[in-house]
Amino acid sequence: MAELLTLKNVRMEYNMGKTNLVAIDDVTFSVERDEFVSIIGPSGCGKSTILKMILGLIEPSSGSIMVNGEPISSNRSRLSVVFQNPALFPWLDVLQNVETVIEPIERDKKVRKEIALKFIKMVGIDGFEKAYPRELSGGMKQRVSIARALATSPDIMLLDEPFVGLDVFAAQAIREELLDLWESPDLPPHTVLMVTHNVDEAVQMSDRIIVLSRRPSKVIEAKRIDLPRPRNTRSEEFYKTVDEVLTIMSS
Ligand SMILES: Nc1ncnc2c1ncn2[C@@H]1O[C@H](COP(=O)(O)OP(=O)(O)OP(=O)(O)O)[C@@H](O)[C@H]1O
Repeated sequence: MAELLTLKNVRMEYNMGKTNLVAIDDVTFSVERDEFVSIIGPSGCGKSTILKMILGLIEPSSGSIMVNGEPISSNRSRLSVVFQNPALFPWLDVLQNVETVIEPIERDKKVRKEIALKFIKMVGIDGFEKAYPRELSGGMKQRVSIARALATSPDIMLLDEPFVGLDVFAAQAIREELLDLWESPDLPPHTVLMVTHNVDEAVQMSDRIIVLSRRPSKVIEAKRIDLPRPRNTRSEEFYKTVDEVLTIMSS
């Protein structure tokens, strides 16, 4: 498989006035095309900082971030992101929330609507096109933000703790639906990078898990998860793999 996203010797120091806080010491890893990769590590180790650097919200102090072998600064339009708190426009209904993100890439209004409706259906909220965010449950809002992220057919979908704040049933349902989409060869997302605190979630979803150390963080291990899919989260092998990841995290 070809490397799609590569972080090489990335370091991030936040300027705190007279001192600098080294959030990330030296992080190197890559995500291959069609892979599902998770980043896991203790609170404050710099997981969100890594996503912010990939998104271009902050610049690394040193090191490089490449997409398709080119600096990511020339290539960010092919990324989309789902945050923990669905950042929907409260004054737009569900359909308009999804259409808005397609506007820069599709000029034809009718086609835009078709694409938006397709992804709204795909994430299971058809029938709510005219609803406003305030009329939706937390899980439904997160589905809208996933539809929005998918509608641009990104090369890489970034997920920043997307299931935190949802009840366990909604979280599990959306996890499984997202995995179904990811496993469908003709539909986005094809390549996913997810930040999570949840080891079970990382083992259920990922091809590889990048385990980070405490701040200032380094990669302790990039662990491949070879369990067959769909993964039985109650099997002995699953529990064993979760234990292995926990052991790496505490090393
Ligand atoms: N804008 C900022 N200025 C200064 N320090 C920051 C800034 N953003 C983050 N930090 C610090 O950098 C470190 C890494 O933060 P980050 O949010 O990336 O960690 P995280 O692993 O995502 O944390 P959590 O798991 O708790 O969400 C923390 O010590 C945090 O306080």
